[in-house]
Amino acid sequence: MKEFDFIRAIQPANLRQSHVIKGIGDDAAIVRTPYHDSILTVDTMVENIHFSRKTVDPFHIGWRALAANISDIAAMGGVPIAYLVSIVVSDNWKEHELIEIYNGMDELARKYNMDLIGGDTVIGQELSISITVMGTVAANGKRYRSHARDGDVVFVTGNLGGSACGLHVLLQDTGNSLTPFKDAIRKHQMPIPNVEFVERCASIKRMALNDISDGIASEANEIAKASNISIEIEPDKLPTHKDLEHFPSELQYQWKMSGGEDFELLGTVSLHEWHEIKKIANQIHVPITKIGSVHYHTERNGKAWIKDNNKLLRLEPTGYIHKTK
Ligand SMILES: Nc1ncnc2c1ncn2[C@@H]1O[C@H](COP(=O)(O)OP(=O)(O)OP(=O)(O)O)[C@@H](O)[C@H]1O
Ligand SMILES: Cc1ncc(C[n+]2csc(CCOP(=O)(O)O)c2C)c(N)n1
Ligand SMILES: [Mg+2]
Ligand SMILES: [Mg+2]
Ligand SMILES: [Mg+2]
Repeated sequence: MKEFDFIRAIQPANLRQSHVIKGIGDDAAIVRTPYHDSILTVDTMVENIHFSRKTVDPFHIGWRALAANISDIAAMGGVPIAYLVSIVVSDNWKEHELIEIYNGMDELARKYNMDLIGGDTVIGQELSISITVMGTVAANGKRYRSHARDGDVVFVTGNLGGSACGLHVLLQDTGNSLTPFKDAIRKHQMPIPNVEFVERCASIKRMALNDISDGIASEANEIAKASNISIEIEPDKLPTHKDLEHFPSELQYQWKMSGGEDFELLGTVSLHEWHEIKKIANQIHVPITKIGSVHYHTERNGKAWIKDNNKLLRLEPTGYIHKTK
């Protein structure tokens, strides 16, 4: 594979967004977004950390990497417009496999009318794919981690633990049928970010949001810290992915709390607006569950807690943490 032939092979024939003034083919892309604020985010996925040949096909590598970034746009209250892809690839990847990575991205991008507007290609060691997504957000539609307030309902979209369960069965070499876990595997390989839900919530005045990449134990602590409030979670209320029923309850709990990569949204909203967002979620068939509440309590602020009968236990921000030695 030669760099320039590859770029030609992945270059879209036409642009989907009128905002994109200049796409692939010059030193950089140009995007015009009058009237709206832009959102910019980047996340990187690396072979054998975020995916392996055993857990995903090339198509899924592209899908997941773009989904993780679109999920961050949704978690800010925005809609995605365009993306740039920086890829480091070793010379044992075949060109058709690399094209499949781009096909995976394009299939998801098509759902949101997003354009691929540029990137970079380097031949190196392990496959690493870094995607920058640009989106827009309405002035009163921003959903910060710091927007949680005393008395809010804590909610989560969809269900939890599916991605970690899918990853677990894909990594096992038992030779057993994977059919009972096909939904969890799909959740791992092709997560769907919650853009539509966020768009439909445009009329909601205030909402704190965080997307679930590391696991709710981690994301709940991030909201608590940013808003200087206490988040109390009732573990029995956590919505469970159905394929988890095949596993012991301790493992289910661990996957729901700190499995991560479900790319659902964890949020908080006033009780009054909770009734509104429940209606919105129902209209678009997005499951939504109240899992706890927000409190202002000087000793507990900045942290998340587990409500166990009437005791409060610290919910440590467990989850996947990248570390050097
Ligand atoms: N290497 C870096 N340089 C500059 N800013 C960074 C870097 N890494 C993270 N950040 C910033 O830190 C903040 C938190 O990033 P983080 O990656 O934890 O969030 P996230 O993308 O929601 O989570 P995840 O990476 O698990 O999907 C973001 O504002 C991000 O842009
Ligand atoms: C092969 C393989 N092994 C392990 C995992 C699990 N994993 C890797 S990174 C991460 C958290 C999010 O990362 P980040 O914080 O970088 O967004 C998780 C849960 C995987 N997906 N594939
Ligand atoms: Mg990140
Ligand atoms: Mg995030
Ligand atoms: Mg992210």
